[in-house]
This record gives sequence, structure tokens and C-alpha cells, in this order.
Amino acid sequence: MANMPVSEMRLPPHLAHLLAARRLDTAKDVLSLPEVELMAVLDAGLPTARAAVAHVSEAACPPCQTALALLEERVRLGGGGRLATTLCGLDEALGGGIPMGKLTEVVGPSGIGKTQFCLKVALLGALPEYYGGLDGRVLYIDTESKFSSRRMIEIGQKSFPQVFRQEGLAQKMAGRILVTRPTSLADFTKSLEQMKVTLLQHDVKLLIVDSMAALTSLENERATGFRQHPLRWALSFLKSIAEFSRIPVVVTNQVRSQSNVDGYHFSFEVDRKDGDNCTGGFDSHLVAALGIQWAHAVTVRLVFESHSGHRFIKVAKSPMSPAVAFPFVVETSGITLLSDEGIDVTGPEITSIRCQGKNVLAQ
Ligand SMILES: Nc1ncnc2c1ncn2[C@@H]1O[C@H](COP(=O)(O)OP(=O)(O)OP(=O)(O)O)[C@@H](O)[C@H]1O
Repeated sequence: MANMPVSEMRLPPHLAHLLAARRLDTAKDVLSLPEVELMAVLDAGLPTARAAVAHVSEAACPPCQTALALLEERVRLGGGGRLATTLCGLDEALGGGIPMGKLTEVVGPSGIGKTQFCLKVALLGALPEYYGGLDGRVLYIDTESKFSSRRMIEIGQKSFPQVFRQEGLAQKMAGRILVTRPTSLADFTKSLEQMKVTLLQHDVKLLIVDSMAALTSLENERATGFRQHPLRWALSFLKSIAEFSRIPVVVTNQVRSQSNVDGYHFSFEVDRKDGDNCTGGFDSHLVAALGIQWAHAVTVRLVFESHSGHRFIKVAKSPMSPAVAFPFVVETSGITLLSDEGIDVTGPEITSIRCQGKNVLAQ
């Protein structure tokens, strides 16, 4: 809510003009100033400064809702405002699918299937509601140039043969997916700034960023602080986009060698020598590419990992579900679960990411 534009708050006109004239554009701009400073910036007295804070706080704070109202909204939206992935066990664990209005992170090692997952989800965003889709446009931010229309249509044809038999449907679905390919972090930041307009103009019902972590390597920044700062901004912006638009936002995150991220040491890692049951401990020097803020900020975290000869989707964080893992394969029809029965995950395995014998700590 911090990034909520003042222009969208329906403030009394005199106050709206005053704030706009002083370039106080967001809730954060107004609320982060001490009263005295706000008086100075507005060139106004204490009552005006207090009125500004009161109006902006009221507009920016989400209103309280009763548990009953939330339950009723969930029933009204059917499935509780979720996009079903068609992976039944996973959807059940997530309370119906990927939540709308929230940030969902998909993290895992290279080649595990994150993009395959995103392609299927993108297709579902475009599919008519009748077939379980959102019947809308999808904005796909493809930072690694990995988006493939051909592969997406292949997934559609194999997963929903009865739907894709319809003449011209594949083209129609592909036409609903807007792909942008930012070539730098600055490009990405710019596209985020324009995003609210794009979402409204194009009736976008789903936003995917594949991959968020790749953006840092695009810039090749060395200093950790510099690398983290713009992504922190992107994180809060994406969260606010999800909340305002009530759409699901899916971002992928990669893993990397800890030696590349000097200074990335968080309390999560303290217990790493405990509890590894398949490989030789948590001694791997691999970590998830984005920092601890991401781990805390996302609502749902799906870890894609491989061990014991299988790939797994692990629900590592969800307000709806205990940690469970599902074995999966990638087929021509995309990601398929081998079993809809989740395997309970306990202890340090919840925060680790395993990769064929190596443990990667999830941050
Ligand atoms: N047509 C297909 N049929 C079956 N499997 C496929 C097909 N296309 C890709 N795959 C499998 O998907 C996997 C690659 O997945 P994906 O590209 O989603 O990885 P990723 O996790 O996004 O990796 P990165 O982090 O490097 O981007 C590989 O195991 C590959 O064999």
C-alpha cells in the first residue's frame, strides 16, 4: 500500500492539489515525513499536515474485514480467488490454486522446470473460464528470452486436446499473452512503472516475471547493496500491483553459488549442518539468488527441487497449507504430478532447496 498513488485516493481537491504541487506522489512520500517537515514542505499549518496524514492513511490502509466477510468473498469468487494450475494435489494444498492479489514465488535450480510451469500457468490465464482459465490477458515479463509460443501451444494441445481442437483457438490464446523482454534492470523498472496503465488498458488477469533473479545478472552489479535496492523496490511494487488489481503475480527465482553473493549470510543458515538425510549435510555453498526479503515478502513459495532420482514441487510457504512435496515430471504436456498425495516435509528440509544431492538454502 505504500506505493499507492495519491492521485488515486480521492482526497479533498484542495489537499490533492497541494500534495501534487509538492510532488508528494505516493502514500509513502506523505507518511514518511515527520509532521514538522510535512508542514514545511506543504507550507501549511499543523491542521493541514494532520489532515493530509489522516486522509492518506485512511486511503492507503486496507480496511478491516471480518472473518465472515472474507469467507463470503471467497465463496463469491468461487475457489476463493485462485487460479487452478490443473495440478490437482498442488491446487488442493494451495486451497484451490495460485492466489489472486498475492505474490507467488517459484524457486529452484536451473533446468528444473520453472519456465515450464510458468508457460502452463500463462496459458491458463488466457483460457476461457469455462475451461478453468481466467479468460484474460497475461503479461509475461521474460527476462531470459526463454518464453516460447511454440512450446506453450504444445503444452495446450497436449493438456487440453478437446479445447485446442477448436479452429483458431491456439492463435487466440497466444494473442492474449503479452510478452515483454526487458534488456536491463532499468528497462524492467521502467516497464513496472508503466504497468498499472498496461494492466488496465489490456484487461490483464495474470502477471508473470520469469525470472526475477536474472535481472540482477543483467546488470552485473558487484555491490550487494546496489543489487538489492532496485529489487526491493520491484518487490514492493509487484506486491502492490497484485493487491490493487487482485490478480495473481508469479515470479521465478533462481539459485546461485554463495561465493557469488559475498555478504549474503542470514540467520536462516545457522543450522545448516543439521538434518540432511540424503546428501552430506547443508554444507553446499549454494543459496537462492534473491535475498531474505523475498522469502518473507512472498505469500506462497514453491520450491522446485530434485533428489532421490525425482523432481519435486514443495509448498515451502503458504498460509493455507503445511509444507508438502509432490513428485513431478516434465512431459510434452508440461508439468505433471506423479502423485496427488503430498509428502509431508519437516524440519530444515522446509527451507532447503535440493538439487540432485546438493542442498541449497532457501532465503
Ligand atoms: N517439449 C518438452 N517435452 C518434455 N520436456 C521438456 C520439453 N521442453 C522442456 N522440457 C524439460 O523442461 C526442463 C527445463 O525446464 P525449464 O526451462 O522450465 O527450466 P528452468 O527451471 O526455468 O531453468 P532456468 O532457471 O535455467 O531458466 C528440462 O528438463 C527439459 O527437458
